[in-house]
Amino acid sequence: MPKRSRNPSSSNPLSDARKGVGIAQKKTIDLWHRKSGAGYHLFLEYYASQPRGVVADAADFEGAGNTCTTSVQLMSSNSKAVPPKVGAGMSRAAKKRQKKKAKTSTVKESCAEATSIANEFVPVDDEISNISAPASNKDSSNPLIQAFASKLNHRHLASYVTALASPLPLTFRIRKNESSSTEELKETLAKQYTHHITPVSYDPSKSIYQSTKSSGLSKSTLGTIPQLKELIVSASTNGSIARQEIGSMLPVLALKHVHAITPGAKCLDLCASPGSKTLQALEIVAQGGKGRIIANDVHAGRLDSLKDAVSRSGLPKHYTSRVTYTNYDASSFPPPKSGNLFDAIICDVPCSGDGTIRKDKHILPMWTPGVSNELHRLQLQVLNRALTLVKVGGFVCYSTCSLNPVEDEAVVAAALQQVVNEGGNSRRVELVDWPNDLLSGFIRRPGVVDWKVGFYHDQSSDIVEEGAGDFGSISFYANERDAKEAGMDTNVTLWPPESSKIDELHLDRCLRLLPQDNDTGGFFVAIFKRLK
Ligand SMILES: C[S@@+](CC[C@H](N)C(=O)[O-])C[C@H]1O[C@@H](n2cnc3c(N)ncnc32)[C@H](O)[C@@H]1O
Repeated sequence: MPKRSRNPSSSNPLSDARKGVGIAQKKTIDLWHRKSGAGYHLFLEYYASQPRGVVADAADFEGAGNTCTTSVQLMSSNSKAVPPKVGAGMSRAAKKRQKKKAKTSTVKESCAEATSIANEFVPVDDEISNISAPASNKDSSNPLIQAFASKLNHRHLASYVTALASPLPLTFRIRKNESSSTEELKETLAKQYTHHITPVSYDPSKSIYQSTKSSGLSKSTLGTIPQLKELIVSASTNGSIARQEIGSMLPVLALKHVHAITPGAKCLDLCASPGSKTLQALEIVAQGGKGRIIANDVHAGRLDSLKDAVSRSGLPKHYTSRVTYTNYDASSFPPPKSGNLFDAIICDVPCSGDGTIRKDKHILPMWTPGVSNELHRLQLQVLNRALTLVKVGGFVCYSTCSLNPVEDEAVVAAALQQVVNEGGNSRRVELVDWPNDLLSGFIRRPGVVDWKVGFYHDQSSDIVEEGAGDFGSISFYANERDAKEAGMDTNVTLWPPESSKIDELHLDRCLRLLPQDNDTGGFFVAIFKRLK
């Protein structure tokens, strides 16, 4: 197995490492990552190191504290990274020595103490225990559960991991449009399938449906009830329902609630394919035969799928004709020729997708924090562009299907600060609270003001040689200077805002949708209003 050189200036060591090597070696690295299960371990290590509020709340930390002993390691005194467990390029003997040293410097704490200091310390994951998978999750063959079972000091992630390891319930929304008769469908569902699928309790319009916990019905098991499957497929084809995840519905619901998406409005969907939000917004703006949606995507092929989705939606022609398709890089989307800016902009940026892992099995095996660190730049550019294209008094909804703060609050905070720092006072924007009377009873978490920024030390070639259970490690750096000094390719906006800025940013107005709260995927939403 030939060794490949590591590029220390890489922000995504895994992908950058692939750039510098031949095809055969790329394949080997990919294969190693997929087969080794490294992604699962790195994902757990990364999220377990995050402060409360990111994916686990105070009760989760306390719950873990009551039942276990954990080990934590203090970050080095100059706030640099926790040293990687095994150094790349070291001899085996040196690696063993380093491991031993790391163990002796590990501070053992009772979980109660560890709970109170968990936000200040970074767990070290080389203490393997015999802890078992969460009792409520029966699928012990799930690789995430298997990885979690080996992590004594990650117990505060138990409810998060349990939710992620179970299939995503089936969800859809009943469409409102002039031509489809949905009352009959609602009646059939209520009469024949109420044990399988019901309207969610927090939606007063009773148009959002989710399969019941007791049925365990998901996309992959729908075929076990052939008549229900047929009903759902035909309702999707004739435009009566839209298969969409609950998290994905939030941006348009919010923009509608603040009266930015209304019949006749002019909307821009900057990153639109495959089109769930375009279609959801279209159902509102096209009412009355007016209104327009510009549906944009940088990938021509994906734009074609979006066109297909719109034409297959079952929506009437006088709705679908209200969509205009464009093919720009959203970060340089041109201003409208008319000079009239947009009433509402949906900014559902490309993301690492780690909120979608309940349905997408391809994300976790390849997971590294570098993917989020790298996407952050583009996400910020796209959001900044959206904030210049919305009219004064209009709204932008920024969203991702990732719970990584680097892709969420870090982008939001940077955009807010850049607008303030622009000089000339040309624009003013603020974050808007999620409206209290929208989906009341739906559990939502506030945005966080603190998080850790991690970088992956890829050691796959060493690991392939050793052939056993070590997956490289994540180093956390307290600030950009330290990360730069350590050779990371980085960017100052990845880090949490200075404490003096926290009050003015109102990051708590963002919405984090944790999978364990409403049995959904993970999702993040921030609503901006342009004031000037
Ligand atoms: C999260 S998906 C959007 C999902 C979509 N909003 C929906 O609800 O169905 C992100 C989309 O952004 C597109 N994209 C990636 N980079 C882009 C860029 N620079 N400009 C515009 N679109 C981009 C991708 O092709 C992808 O279709």
